[in-house]
Amino acid sequence: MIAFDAAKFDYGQGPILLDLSVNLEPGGFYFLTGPSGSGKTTFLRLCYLDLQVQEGIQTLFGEDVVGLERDAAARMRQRIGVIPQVCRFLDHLSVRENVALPLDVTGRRSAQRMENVDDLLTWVGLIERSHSSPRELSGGEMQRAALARAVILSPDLVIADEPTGNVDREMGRRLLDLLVELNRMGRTILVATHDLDLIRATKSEVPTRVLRLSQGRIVQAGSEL
Ligand SMILES: Nc1ncnc2c1ncn2[C@@H]1O[C@H](COP(=O)(O)OP(=O)(O)OP(=O)(O)O)[C@@H](O)[C@H]1O
Repeated sequence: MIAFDAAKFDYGQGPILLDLSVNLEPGGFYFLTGPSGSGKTTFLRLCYLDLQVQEGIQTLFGEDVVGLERDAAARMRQRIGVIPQVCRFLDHLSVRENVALPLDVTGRRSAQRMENVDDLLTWVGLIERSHSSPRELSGGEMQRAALARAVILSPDLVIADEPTGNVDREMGRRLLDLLVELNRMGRTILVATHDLDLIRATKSEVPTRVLRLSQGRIVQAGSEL
């Protein structure tokens, strides 16, 4: 699904990821951990082609993505749903319209797909908030709206950056339950988190792998913490 081999990345002020070799299998549920500043967000941005490695090999969905042109990267990104650390919405649009935005951007909006939007809003428990402004949502509700938006194009891969960082434990579990459900439907999931309790709780539901970032490398910790 995603593989790196001896990949390097820096923002121009010294290496952040300096010898990245890891292989994420299709259908897997992966947690990414590591100290603050170890490069978790950077790694995720590489995975969803928001950044590119400067050296080494990266493949995504079996294709070489090093030096990929912007348009080709944008097409590939349609197969990836991203829940960023800070969820941004267009405040002048309703929650429903925000979730539908990827359909508009890719020219796929139709009456039937808008039914999918409503199904997704029901799935994440926000159907009652469909016509609210995103400004009226709580942190946990925003995360769930972001999840609905991330999966509206039926992505093969879902990436979440600290999705439970700003929500209470119960809301964090709820969000993880939704990600577990997606994984059971065959989606590959990659979640960056500091929350070891959350990892333990998820492991009791579904087989997971924990990847630990340390000193610019991924230490593949397998199923152990
Ligand atoms: N856009 C950027 N330009 C320059 N340096 C950056 C940029 N983004 C991140 N960095 C630096 O890269 C390093 C890794 O940052 P990153 O956000 O990937 O770490 P992280 O593990 O996700 O951290 P946290 O757990 O605190 O969110 C840090 O030293 C950070 O200061």
